[in-house]
Amino acid sequence: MHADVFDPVSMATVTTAAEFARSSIAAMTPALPLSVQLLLSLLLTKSYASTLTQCPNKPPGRLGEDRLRTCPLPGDLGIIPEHEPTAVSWSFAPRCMAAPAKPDEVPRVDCLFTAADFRNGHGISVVTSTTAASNLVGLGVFPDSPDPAAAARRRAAGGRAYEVVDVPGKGKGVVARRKIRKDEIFIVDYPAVLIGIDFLADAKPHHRRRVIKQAINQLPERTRDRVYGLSRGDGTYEVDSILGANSNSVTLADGELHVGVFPEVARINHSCRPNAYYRFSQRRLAIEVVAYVPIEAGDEILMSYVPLGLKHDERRKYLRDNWGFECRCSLCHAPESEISESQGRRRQMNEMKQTLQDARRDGYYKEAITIAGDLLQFTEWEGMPLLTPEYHDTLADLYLLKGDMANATRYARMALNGWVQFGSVDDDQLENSRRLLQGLANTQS
Ligand SMILES: C[S@@+](CC[C@H](N)C(=O)[O-])C[C@H]1O[C@@H](n2cnc3c(N)ncnc32)[C@H](O)[C@@H]1O
Repeated sequence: MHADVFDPVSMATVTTAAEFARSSIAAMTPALPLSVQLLLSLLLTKSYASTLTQCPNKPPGRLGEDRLRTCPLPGDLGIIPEHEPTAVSWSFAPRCMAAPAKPDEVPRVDCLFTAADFRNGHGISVVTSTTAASNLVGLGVFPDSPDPAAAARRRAAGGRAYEVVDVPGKGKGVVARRKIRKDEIFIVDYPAVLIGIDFLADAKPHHRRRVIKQAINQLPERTRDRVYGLSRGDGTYEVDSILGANSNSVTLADGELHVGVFPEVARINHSCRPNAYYRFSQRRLAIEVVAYVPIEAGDEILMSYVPLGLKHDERRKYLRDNWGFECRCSLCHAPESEISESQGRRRQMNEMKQTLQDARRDGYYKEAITIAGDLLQFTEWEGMPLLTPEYHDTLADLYLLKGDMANATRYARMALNGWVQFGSVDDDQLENSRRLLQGLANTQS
């Protein structure tokens, strides 16, 4: 379902998974299934062995683009010794296959890894390249690192915040059991399956389905049942219809796009006027759902599956085309006058964005600043706080061009705070804001 798209943040990501399910079905190229024995014999060849040192245990943080396409199997079949704190013991022998490669390239090798004890028995199956798996192991995402304060925080907040219930016209949904404070993180969920986009794009459909089914079947019983119990989207094939309706795409620390099924988050329905958003922690491999308005007991928790800023008709078409459902959210069913008011505002926003770009290009910075300020106001009216860091960035850029360093710094700082709040800690916007602030500090020192 969702993707960490959200431009940088998260909601637009919502889209990719449904799209991926469709596009991956259409765009599969032949995969070369490979037995573990054959894979291991490949790994032991001299030319491959010479690359070993560059693969696993990447340092924390952003990983370079220069990484190799293949790595030895991480974990107990690989080179990470058992005593390493990051070591992981897979519950089943990894099932591996090589993707098609150009003649002079080492093929990427994708494997299915299952760790049944992940997060205190939640379990996880990952289908990804040995490189990505090695990075995950190296980052230490598998061992449990329970947050000792979490239970106390939950108790102080009034106990479990939500429950899954039947929602008329939408199947199941998530409803608040108590008041949830603005900015409260009230759901933390982990992927049951996590699948590399490259595997989805390269594997033959029947092979892809078989591997994903095995990935689900290897999960601990409770998690497996929850995955099979999720709602189904279009599609003849069970795993396609589960993934198509319930996955979030997330970018791992090495920049690789993956699709994950987070069984709890997958129960959250869409609204064009959401009251919650999510962010993905690459280090903890967790989705955190955050309230961005106060939510009352009994309110449904809703996130947006569509890219932000689309107009009424576009949103409905988007959900129909990519998700296969007619949206029943409050904004889509609001009185005609409210819809056209909102539509008018969004149309005006698009026109203002164009005018802003033109003004910036032609050097009318003062005018561009006024328009960016108005756009900020619109994001508030339309309940789209996720867009605010973007306009803070724009304002920082415009003030910089105008030579007003104090205001440039002020807005760059606000943008950075926004990216930290709404985005995942490693996304590009965050880095850009950080660099801009650093650059501004350097010019002023
Ligand atoms: C990720 S699931 C959400 C949970 C789902 N309702 C369930 O029963 O598990 C996505 C599916 O929920 C339904 N859904 C979500 N938001 C909706 C909305 N605004 N209007 C109608 N159906 C919606 C659609 O069937 C969609 O394919």
